[in-house]
Amino acid sequence: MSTPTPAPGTAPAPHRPPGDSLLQLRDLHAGYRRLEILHGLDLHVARGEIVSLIGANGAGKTTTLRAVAGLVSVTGGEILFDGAAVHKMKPHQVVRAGLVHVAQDRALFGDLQVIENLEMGAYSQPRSTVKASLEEVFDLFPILAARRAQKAETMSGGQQQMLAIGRAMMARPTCLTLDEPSVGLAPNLVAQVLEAIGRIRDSGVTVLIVEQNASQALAISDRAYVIESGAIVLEGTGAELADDPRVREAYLGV
Ligand SMILES: Nc1ncnc2c1ncn2[C@@H]1O[C@H](COP(=O)(O)OP(=O)(O)OP(=O)(O)O)[C@@H](O)[C@H]1O
Repeated sequence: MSTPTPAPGTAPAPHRPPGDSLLQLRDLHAGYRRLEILHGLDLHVARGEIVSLIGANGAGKTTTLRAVAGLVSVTGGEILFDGAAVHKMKPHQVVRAGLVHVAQDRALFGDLQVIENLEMGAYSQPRSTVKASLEEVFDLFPILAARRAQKAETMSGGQQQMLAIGRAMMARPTCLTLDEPSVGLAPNLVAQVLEAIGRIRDSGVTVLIVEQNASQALAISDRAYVIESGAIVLEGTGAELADDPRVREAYLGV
């Protein structure tokens, strides 16, 4: 792996030491049955950071997030979350540990109302927290309050993405992982969703995000990684990677 050299005259933003890490993937090997997709992947996310993972189609971004969520079998290495061995947990145990995943397909209950979808997100939480969590989610996405009685399947793509993120927030995560939250959204909605992710981080939730929209993801990220063929090949701050010629050519279309 290499780290980009800062442009002359610019001081690199300080990298946080791995000791600060909330989430650590160490020498991770994972995949589907006998097909290994991740070949010794290393990354870490410090408490309070937004970290992006960018890479070409098929590089292993979704597989990485699915491994963190306990949805893909890990055949080597480890995933540590706040010191706990996530790679040994079942998906519901990962959620209870505070690590909540928003899948690319959003996996909403289409024929249930917005409010019912949100309440289902709180299944791991005591009833007493639900009202306060709902208020926080409605504060983050006011449209969900206005549409609370609407069926999820009748919402626009952007509203459904907000609902998927809102439902994940109902589980009161310490760390949120998001798989391509901007996919299929109009540019103004992409900006709204990414801005909300910034506010989620500001509220104290750590974020690991996979994004096809690399330039906007890098703009809100504290740090980022580039994945190629199941391994990390580049890391840096969001600004460093946005300036790196290899990233600009391969992922930013510059
Ligand atoms: N359920 C599965 N069974 C077998 N192979 C899979 C499965 N899901 C993904 N793969 C393969 O794993 C590799 C990595 O896929 P992954 O979805 O992690 O990539 P990605 O970087 O997220 O790409 P994309 O942006 O296209 O989703 C690809 O070669 C893909 O075909």
